[in-house]
Amino acid sequence: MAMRVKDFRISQVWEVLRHLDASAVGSKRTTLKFNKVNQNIELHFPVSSSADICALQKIPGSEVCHQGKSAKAVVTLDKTQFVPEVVNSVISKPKSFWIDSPFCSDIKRQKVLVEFSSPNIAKPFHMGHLRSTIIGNYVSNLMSSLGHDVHRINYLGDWGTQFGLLNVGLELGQVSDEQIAANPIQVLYESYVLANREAEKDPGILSRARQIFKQMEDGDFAETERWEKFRQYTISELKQTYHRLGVVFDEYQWESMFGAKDISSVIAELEGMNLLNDNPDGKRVVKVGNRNVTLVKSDGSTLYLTRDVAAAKHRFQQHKFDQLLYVVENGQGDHFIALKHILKGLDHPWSDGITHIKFGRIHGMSTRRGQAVFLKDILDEARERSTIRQNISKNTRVGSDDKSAEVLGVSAVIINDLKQRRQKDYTFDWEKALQMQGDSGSRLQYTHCRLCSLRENSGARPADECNATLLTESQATALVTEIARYFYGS
Ligand SMILES: NC(=[NH2+])NCCC[C@H](N)C(=O)O
Repeated sequence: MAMRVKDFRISQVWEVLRHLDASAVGSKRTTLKFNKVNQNIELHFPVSSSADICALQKIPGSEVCHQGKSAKAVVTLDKTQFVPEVVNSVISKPKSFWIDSPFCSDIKRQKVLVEFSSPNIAKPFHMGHLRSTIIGNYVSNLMSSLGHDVHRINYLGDWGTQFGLLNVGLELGQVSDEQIAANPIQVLYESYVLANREAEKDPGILSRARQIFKQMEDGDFAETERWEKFRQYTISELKQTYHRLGVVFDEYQWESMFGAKDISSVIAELEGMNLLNDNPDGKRVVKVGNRNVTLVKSDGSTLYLTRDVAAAKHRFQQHKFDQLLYVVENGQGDHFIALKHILKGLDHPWSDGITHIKFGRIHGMSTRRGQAVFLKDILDEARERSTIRQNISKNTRVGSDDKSAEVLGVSAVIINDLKQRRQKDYTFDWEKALQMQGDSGSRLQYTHCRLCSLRENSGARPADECNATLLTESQATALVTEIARYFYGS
């Protein structure tokens, strides 16, 4: 029967553990358990050397069981010390608290760049961007609660012939700057659609678009300043919508930021490493496995991938990141394989820190405004449907200005996505997303409200200090142990 650790703070236990053989701590086999039979809190871990066993003798309440060649230690923690220490730590410490526990001694605090959302300004914000936004935000939150230094980037697409087309569309529609300022995402999109429609009738439009794009690439595009304004309007509008989702970016980058100078230095680097091959058709390609991947087109203009190489280099120069995570749909798998391969070929060891966090497609999402959806429309529709639903239910009556419909709608959209298998495609269904039963956002909010109202109606006030002797129910100790497991990562 193990003794209890009397007058021994859990942090002191960590301190002793910190000096044990590294294999014992930070190992997945180390666990914190609530022993239902004797109601004790126990720390279990393997010990692998006689030095460890000696060190453990310093901890009162520790016991070593030998099982053949291996040995296992059990340290029984005193409840009256353990409970307040966990409760106080969890309340007062910053989010990165558990990275300081010895269980995480092998985890180094890293600089992590997470690039997510990344819509294109000419095209609608499609469901892939919505998934990227939800998953990317989740991954960023997770990384920062692990104690990492997280930097969130939104890499907006504003490059390629499509932007030449968008410019032609603005000319054709004689769109004024005021119209764009009032409704940037919608108006830019409509101009792009207009140009595409006209291009079907008149091939001259496409060559005009190519010409404009070439000017953009060569740095002699006449309307650079005007475009700068459009970008700012777009960001302001996007920010309002991200705000509804609780998403904030540290940085907005545009594909166009990686200009001629960055691109030519990438090309020179590739040439220097003999990685660039000239195809008979004038394209310049790099071998990735058995594929030839184009980096420079025959007219000398560059591609999405070329910009990504320049952007990754720029990000490393700026942030010296340990990890760079790209949260982008499965369909771009080959693109990121090529990106990593090229950076590795260019002898950048930091490319090992690049990961493509992929996810499956969403099918069947449409709103009352049609298939070509903007993020704003999705959230508006979720809010509208939540309002209707709430008004149908017996107890509640919600007006369109009520915040709860907004919160319910947003929760439904987020939870509906997070509960899917990440890499699988799924079909979006408004009914399922908004349902009250099962693991839905509405259910989550409902449960939270129930708990809040139970607390309010109980008339009890939270105590200023945690007094563990009052927690006589075993469920309470089990819950605190569970919280500690989360925070100490065991
Ligand atoms: N660094 C990147 N390539 N990120 C992904 C960008 C996604 C791109 N804007 C698209 O909508 O397809």
